[in-house]
Amino acid sequence: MPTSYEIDHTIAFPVLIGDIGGTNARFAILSDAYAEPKEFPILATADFSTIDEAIQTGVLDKTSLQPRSAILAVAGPIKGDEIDLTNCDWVIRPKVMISDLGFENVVVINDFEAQGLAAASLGQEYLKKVGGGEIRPSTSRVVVGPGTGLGVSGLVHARHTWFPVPGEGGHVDMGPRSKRDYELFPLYETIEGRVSAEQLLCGRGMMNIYRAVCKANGVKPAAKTPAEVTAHWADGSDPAAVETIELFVTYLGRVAGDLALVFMARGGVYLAGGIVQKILPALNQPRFREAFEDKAPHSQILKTIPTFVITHPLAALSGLAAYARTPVRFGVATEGRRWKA
Ligand SMILES: Nc1ncnc2c1ncn2[C@@H]1O[C@H](COP(=O)(O)OP(=O)(O)OP(=O)(O)O)[C@@H](O)[C@H]1O
Repeated sequence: MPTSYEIDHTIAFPVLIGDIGGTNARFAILSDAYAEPKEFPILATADFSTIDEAIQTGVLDKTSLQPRSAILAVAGPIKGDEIDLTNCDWVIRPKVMISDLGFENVVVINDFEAQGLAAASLGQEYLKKVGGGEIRPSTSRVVVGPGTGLGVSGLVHARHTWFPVPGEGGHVDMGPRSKRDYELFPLYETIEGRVSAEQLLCGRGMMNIYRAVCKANGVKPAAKTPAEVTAHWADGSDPAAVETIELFVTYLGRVAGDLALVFMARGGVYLAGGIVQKILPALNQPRFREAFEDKAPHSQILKTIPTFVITHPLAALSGLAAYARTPVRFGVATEGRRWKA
């Protein structure tokens, strides 16, 4: 049957899997379909001028295993033979990796697709449930991850297969809802006049909220970084930081609820990335679920949809490992994203 959507069911072992973020690159090798991934120390992308050098020094020089395949998840659009990363200087050149590093196959997918693969395959021990609702098996799921930016992907189940649906859902519009929002929204920094979700829901967005709260309260901002905001929220020392995190989880609930409606994600909404793990107690306050369920006329549906924080420290790698082991379970389109020797 002719198809424009190539799905690959053969990945030769050993497989190098890699999650290439703006700041960190995480690698592991799967020697075969049954082995646990052999993880390597996390590398700072700034420490290596190229990804090839990072793989050679940080992985290949440290093992006798010679990977035949590489599956990499990257933050950025995958087009052509030179893939630029959004938040770092590395350029991925799969053809060069094949000739210089000895791979037979290189597959490059989107980082939130990898988070989607994780949401389809992680065990309950890596999922912390927030609020009510139950997973309805074999129905759509959504992953939302505030990090350096706001990543989103859907996960559709059809024909006994999980299809990750990468997109740019982090850039949807946000609007005011509460009286306080109407005070704060004019103070939020915009992108070309727009308060997109990513303007508020990422590390930079947390600072945007914090500065607006301080301005509205007429106080000088004390915290300089998202880590300081969460630290001052945790010890209760700065009321503006406390309100910032309350607003952050409220906005996250709103966006997560909207995305659940878009995908009718009865399989759950999965919160990914480092920030949500740092603010778990705030997510467990009623605010997050209240905002998530506040979706008239469909609040009753939202109440039945569970939300989870992904607690696996290397979730994207875990998703890539699940895909490498049993590609047939996942409808990862490889057309234009797979290079062969
Ligand atoms: N303790 C903290 N509390 C809140 N935000 C934090 C904290 N530490 C770091 N951040 C923010 O988290 C964001 C990075 O998120 P995350 O750790 O999920 O990385 P990422 O977006 O996956 O990027 P990469 O994969 O490049 O490391 C940055 O904006 C950073 O300022």
